[in-house]
Amino acid sequence: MKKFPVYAYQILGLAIALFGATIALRWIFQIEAIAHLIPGSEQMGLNTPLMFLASGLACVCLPQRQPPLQVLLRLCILLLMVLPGLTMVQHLFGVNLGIDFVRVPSMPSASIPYPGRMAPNTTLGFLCAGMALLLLSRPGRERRRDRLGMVAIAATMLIGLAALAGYFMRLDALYHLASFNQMLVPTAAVMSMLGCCLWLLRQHRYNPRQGGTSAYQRRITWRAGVVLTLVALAAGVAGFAVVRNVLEKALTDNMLFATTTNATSMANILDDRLAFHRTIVTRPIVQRQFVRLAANPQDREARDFLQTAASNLLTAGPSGVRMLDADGRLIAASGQVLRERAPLAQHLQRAGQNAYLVWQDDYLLYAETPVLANGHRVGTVVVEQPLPAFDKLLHVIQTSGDSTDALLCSRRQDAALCAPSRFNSGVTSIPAHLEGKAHDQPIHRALAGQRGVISILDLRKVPVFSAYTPLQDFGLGLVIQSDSDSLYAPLKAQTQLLTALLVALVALGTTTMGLAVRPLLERIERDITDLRLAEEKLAGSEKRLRSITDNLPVLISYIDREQKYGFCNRTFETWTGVPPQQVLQHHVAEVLGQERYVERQANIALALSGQRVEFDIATLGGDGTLRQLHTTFVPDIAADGTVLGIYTLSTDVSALHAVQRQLQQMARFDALTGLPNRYQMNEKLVEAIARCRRAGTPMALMFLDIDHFKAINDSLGHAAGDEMLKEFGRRLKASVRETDAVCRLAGDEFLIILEQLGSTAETEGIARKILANAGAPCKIQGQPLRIGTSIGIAYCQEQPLLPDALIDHADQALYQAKQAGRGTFRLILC
Ligand SMILES: Nc1nc2c(ncn2[C@@H]2O[C@H](COP(=O)(O)OP(=O)(O)OP(=O)(O)O)[C@@H](O)[C@H]2O)c(=O)[nH]1
Repeated sequence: MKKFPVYAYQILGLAIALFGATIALRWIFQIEAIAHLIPGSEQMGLNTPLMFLASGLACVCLPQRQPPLQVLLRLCILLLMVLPGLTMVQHLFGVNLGIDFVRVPSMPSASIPYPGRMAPNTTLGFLCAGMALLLLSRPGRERRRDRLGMVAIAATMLIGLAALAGYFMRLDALYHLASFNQMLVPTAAVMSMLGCCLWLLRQHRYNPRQGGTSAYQRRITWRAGVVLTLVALAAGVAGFAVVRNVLEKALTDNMLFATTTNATSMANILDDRLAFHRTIVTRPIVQRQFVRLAANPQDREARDFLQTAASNLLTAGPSGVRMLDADGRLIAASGQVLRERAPLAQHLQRAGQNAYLVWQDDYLLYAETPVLANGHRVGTVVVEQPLPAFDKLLHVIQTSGDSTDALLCSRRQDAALCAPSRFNSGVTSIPAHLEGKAHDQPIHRALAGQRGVISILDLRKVPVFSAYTPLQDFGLGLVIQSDSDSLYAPLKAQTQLLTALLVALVALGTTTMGLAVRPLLERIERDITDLRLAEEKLAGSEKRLRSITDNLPVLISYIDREQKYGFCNRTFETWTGVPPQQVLQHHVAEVLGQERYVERQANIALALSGQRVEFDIATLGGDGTLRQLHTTFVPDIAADGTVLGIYTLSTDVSALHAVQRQLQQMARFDALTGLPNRYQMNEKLVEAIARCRRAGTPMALMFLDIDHFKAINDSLGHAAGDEMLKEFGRRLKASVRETDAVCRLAGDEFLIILEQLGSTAETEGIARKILANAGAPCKIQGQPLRIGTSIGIAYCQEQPLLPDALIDHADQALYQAKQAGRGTFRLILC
């Protein structure tokens, strides 16, 4: 099976792309579960996850050469350059190009003044990543380009890490200077990962793995260190974000509860004091004095009574009392009434009383309560009294935390008018609209009758949590706020400590691991060296073996259990004409053809059953040569007895067979005349006798001897004798039928086996014909000669004799012919 190596940059790239895709899905389909899974992601727009998806995919695709992946890579790089580029233009020139994909409703907040827009440092990070990818995607390696790429990669990583670290070190406050969106914690973590991924990609692209134990140890330690540090940081940040979310919820709930409770208490105090004012004017004795004065303004007794009552009232709490008749003329006065001179008097909406909450260093309640008699207004009692309980409550609220403040405001025209507070010295007017837009301050919500908690920049431009509520129906709004940072401070301190501890542990762990890994690496290196040496040795012996087998005039191959070739030498190609690539791992039938496979099939099966097999086989080679092969199949038997395959060894024995055939020819034929010799004559005679016995037909054996042959030899030489013998043989063959056998027995003696004969007369006729043909004139070495011969015939009518007896009878007949003067024949009936 083909192996696909997996590299760290691919895993990181995929993780980044997956992160981007997940957040994009959350944004598109509003999946709450994902928002909970990745804290902080709910504030992310669509652009950032898209950029992560593009950069992750680009990292994975970059080293791949397939055209579709290269197109995808170019698209991703283009996206990484264009979208962050346009966002940067928006940041720098304060314009809106319509590329901030905002989900409605998505309100600006302290940390995200521009919903949907990537933070400036996020934008810069993606631009650097895009630049690095563009440089890495160029073919070849150029020094300047590589340096520029390294800077871009380092910048990407640093931007992510700086945002992470800055988050802990309260550097995130810097974002507020120019009202920029903050880089969110998950974005910072994944941006750091992207920097790492690009670094690994560069390593893969330009520095393929090499080096000894130290280099590996360094690489492992570094990688483990970086990965574990990132994990520790991410775990710290994620833990912080989770705890922050929980804490934020508890804090906001608590703040809202406290604000509502305090507002109720304040309203109760005001209600209680206003009721006290009403009890003054409802006393019958007081009412009677006002009626008497209405009837007679000069009624001294009534006037004195009311003056005494006004003076006495000061002992019950009020700081100033005024009593007026129906026309508003002063009847009695005691103490001081400051409303007119106070810096702030907030009107309280309460029926029947014209009341104000007056602020003069402390709070005072001013109320004008009408005195009624029989439904007619006969006068007015003005009472102004300090509100120590109210002041104390506000003081308690404002001192409940290092950064806690309480704003108590009323509406005046298009603004909220607030009494001085802990962080606002003097009376403050907060307009409801600023530069044509709604000024979303919590006090406006409270004055609009709403209740809740928001995270926002306060009037000092400090991020705060603000709880707001109306003060019943008094027309006042109460805002209690605390700085976000001071709320998070204990949590941040704990998390920082924990993260520092984690990083220290990681450093310790990676150092220990590096030391522990070294012996292992050394051992592996030793093993690899041994293995390489063994492999080299094996390769050397294989090479030697191959050159031996390739140069042997023998076909050598190996067939495995599946009858597929596992090895073949060069002779295999020479003899079969099939190149090695079409042999190795191919079935025997496929290589040799079905016909030749069938011829060998049984022997292959035998060999695969564990038997050594030897056989001769004729095979037509690829060069058209017919070869006689002597083949040996040797089974390859494993230690457990199973047959793993077959070693085949085929020798070309064509030449040997030719020699054998030649020897056979020489053994059975007479070398001089080419006629069958005595050895073959014996065979033929036995066969002829058998045939005639079966058929019951007569047969004859002629014994011929050239007359005075010795004289030819002696007079003309041995060569002339040889020539005469050859000519005599030819003449004998020409004198009988094709089926009759003519043999040379020895010297000048010849035998003719005649079958399917008729009577003795027919046989004698043949003998005469032979005598005539042999005796016809001929030229031997230019000498005109005649060949005389004598013939002895053994004739068998029915059952022929045995060969030796037959030859014996023919020899006797020859002897008689010689005795009769030669040049004739004699016949003996057997
Ligand atoms: N040139 C030649 N001579 C041969 C060969 N084999 C035998 N001879 C000679 O043939 C002669 C045979 O002679 P014989 O048959 O005994 O005598 P002949 O002279 O033929 O006398 P008759 O047979 O009685 O007529 C001998 O001299 C042999 O040496 C041979 O292969 N070539």
